[in-house]
Amino acid sequence: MTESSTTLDELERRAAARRDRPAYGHDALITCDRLVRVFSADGVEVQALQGLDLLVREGELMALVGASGSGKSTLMNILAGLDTPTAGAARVAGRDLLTMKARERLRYRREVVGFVWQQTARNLLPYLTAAQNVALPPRLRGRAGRRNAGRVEELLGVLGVADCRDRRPHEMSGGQQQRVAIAVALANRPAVLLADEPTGELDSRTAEEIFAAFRTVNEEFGTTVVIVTHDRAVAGEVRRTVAIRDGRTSTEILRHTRVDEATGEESTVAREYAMLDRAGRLQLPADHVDRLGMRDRVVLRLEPDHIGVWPDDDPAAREAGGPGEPGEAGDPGRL
Ligand SMILES: Nc1ncnc2c1ncn2[C@@H]1O[C@H](COP(=O)(O)OP(=O)(O)OP(=O)(O)O)[C@@H](O)[C@H]1O
Repeated sequence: MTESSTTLDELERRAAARRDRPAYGHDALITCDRLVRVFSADGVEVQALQGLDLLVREGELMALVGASGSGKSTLMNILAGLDTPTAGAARVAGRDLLTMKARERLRYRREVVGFVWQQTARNLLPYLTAAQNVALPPRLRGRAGRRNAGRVEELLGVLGVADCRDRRPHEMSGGQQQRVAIAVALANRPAVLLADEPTGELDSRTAEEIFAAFRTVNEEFGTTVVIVTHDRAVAGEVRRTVAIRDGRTSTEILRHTRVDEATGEESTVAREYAMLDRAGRLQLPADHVDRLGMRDRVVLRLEPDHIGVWPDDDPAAREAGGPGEPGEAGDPGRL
């Protein structure tokens, strides 16, 4: 009797603690929770996103990387409000991307997010000048006038393309076009700026300049910036790089600046993390798995401050004080 009531009390306490815990991503600007996108083409189903989790906080400048076909563009199209997920949850600046109606979706695309695409030609209207391109989004929103004109000049100035104000896209270089495209994307003061391979058509020096422009925008206006890139140099410049693999976030690299106390010299320190989803699933980096020849199943052992992972039946690991007997600390149910 006493034992069962204790158990009930304990269960009630745990349930209450779970209820009081803040919801996943409650303080994030972008929350993707087990996001799924399935495409059907010619009777074949492609799972482009397979339960992707991602949190982005306000004011971040971060990069998304991943092999071709890993799902980066699918994710960006969803965040841009151009596509809807099949399942899961996605919220940006308080908007629910699954339940938005057509009219809300249009407002979302005009006011909450700005985007810059890889193809320079897709970002700008060819028959308008740079200034007219930047002035267009506020006009479509019903905001014209002197304040708007001031914003156009400010944006072109901050992005270093004030001298292009009266030129049409074909009269500008690829780098200038992308900088004007960033100005267009920011014209309505969006909370989030999304860029899908924005430096893909540019040489590496120009790519660096474009990346510097994103950094300026992030610092000057506090805009949250998410950049999909293949460019290692760009990915190495941001504090946070999230890798997508097979439609899920797999690893994350965080960088911080360390100052040497003796010399005062600054250096960047990078640390790689694997993502642990809310069900406790962990995706091991492919190169780690390959190097140790791991497949099908692995042996786990819980230590006071870490969890050891060994290839199945690795005798060397056992000799070195590796995994214990199944059901001991190696029981996954206890992890
Ligand atoms: N409209 C679509 N219809 C059918 N399949 C699609 C569609 N869009 C994407 N896919 C498939 O979904 C998967 C993810 O594609 P996605 O374009 O998101 O990858 P990616 O990481 O952006 O690749 P890349 O770096 O080459 O642009 C791929 O297998 C792709 O073929």
